[in-house]
Amino acid sequence: MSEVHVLLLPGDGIGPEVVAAAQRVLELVGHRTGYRFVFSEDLVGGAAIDAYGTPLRDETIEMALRSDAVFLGAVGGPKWDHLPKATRPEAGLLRLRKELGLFANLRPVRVFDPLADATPLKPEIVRGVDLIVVRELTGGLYFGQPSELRREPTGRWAIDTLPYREEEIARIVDLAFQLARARRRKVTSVDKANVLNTSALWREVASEIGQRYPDVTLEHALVDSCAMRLVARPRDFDVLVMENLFGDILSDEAAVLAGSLGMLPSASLHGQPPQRPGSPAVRFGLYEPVHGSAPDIAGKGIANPIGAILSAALLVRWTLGNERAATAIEQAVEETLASGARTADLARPGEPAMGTEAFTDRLLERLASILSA
Ligand SMILES: NC(=O)c1ccc[n+]([C@@H]2O[C@H](COP(=O)([O-])OP(=O)(O)OC[C@H]3O[C@@H](n4cnc5c(N)ncnc54)[C@H](O)[C@@H]3O)[C@@H](O)[C@H]2O)c1
Ligand SMILES: CC(C)[C@H](C(=O)O)[C@@H](O)C(=O)O
Ligand SMILES: [Mg+2]
Repeated sequence: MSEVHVLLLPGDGIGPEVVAAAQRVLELVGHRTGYRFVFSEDLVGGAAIDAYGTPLRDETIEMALRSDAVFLGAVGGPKWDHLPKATRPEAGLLRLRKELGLFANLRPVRVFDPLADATPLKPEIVRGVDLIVVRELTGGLYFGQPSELRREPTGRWAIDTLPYREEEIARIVDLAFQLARARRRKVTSVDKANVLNTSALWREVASEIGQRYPDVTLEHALVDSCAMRLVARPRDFDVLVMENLFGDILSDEAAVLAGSLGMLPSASLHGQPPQRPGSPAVRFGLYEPVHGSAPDIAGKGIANPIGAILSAALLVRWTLGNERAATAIEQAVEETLASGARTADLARPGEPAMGTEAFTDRLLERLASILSA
């Protein structure tokens, strides 16, 4: 039986609650499809600061490199908000993504039919939405130097820098085109080319890459009006590709379409195959829900586990290359929602809501029957 090594990094707040749900899903998939998931676990973010004085230990990076995939919950919370930027929980996550070279962050946004009326938008606007935000993850404003906050007698002063080299743009845009080929063959490249030099370069490079994909339509969109179109006419979009910060913001906006921030999964990938000999994995990846540690609901057992569970589906799709099992997980989510099960973030006022564990139990029953069909 092939072993799949997964490093779990539950992190802070609701992170451990939703990672536990995703782990149960992976275990069931393993039993039914012949993989043996071997889980290791470590602290990251605020939990690692409390235990070790750092949000990410070198040992954790080494553990990640020995694994086929990393599954992360969320990091951060008010307890650590006073810390300087470089030592905060979030800095640990950024370093992990950077050191693992995970430049491609895929954030699929799918509106499950039973939730078409769970959003503040009109059901006819969101029904059928199936898009993917491709976010550049290891460059741009998040990592550009100089980046500094100075408190001087003459006044406070801060700077962040937004750099992109053409290769960094080319590889992420190329990946967006490859994805589009397997989908509805449309790429929207999002930028602010009317103001930013990096965006002018982004647009130039995206057009050049686009010439290699004559079968895919390329559209350039300015980020401000694109943000508006995303909630006004979301079905216009198939694959959207953009720089790091734009992708962070637009993906949370797109969560409104799906009914809750708790719905969205993500996969962070790079170009290399995994290194572990004998592994069934086809590609290393870091998987995490898009949402954060949700301090307002942490510890209550009410977090929506779907973003994490759909991230487990992405692990099965991208790291194991098992499309059938990945689709089975997604179908189990759809059928569980169709049965009327709702966590508190999705329930209408006055409607009963299920806790994280009860919802996951219901979903595992569906998944077991789908996998044995
Ligand atoms: N990948 C990550 O680790 C990650 C991502 C985003 C934010 N954060 C961190 O999380 C902390 C809180 O940030 P925030 O409040 O801006 O964003 P958040 O995503 O944690 O929460 C925003 C809102 O969405 C709700 N929500 C999020 N996930 C949910 C779920 N699974 N089920 C139900 N409701 C859910 C929360 O209750 C909250 O009302 C900050 O420290 C931030 O830096 C971490
Ligand atoms: C926690 C934070 C550093 C992170 C980001 O900005 O990338 C988060 O918002 C995300 O979307 O994964
Ligand atoms: Mg974010």
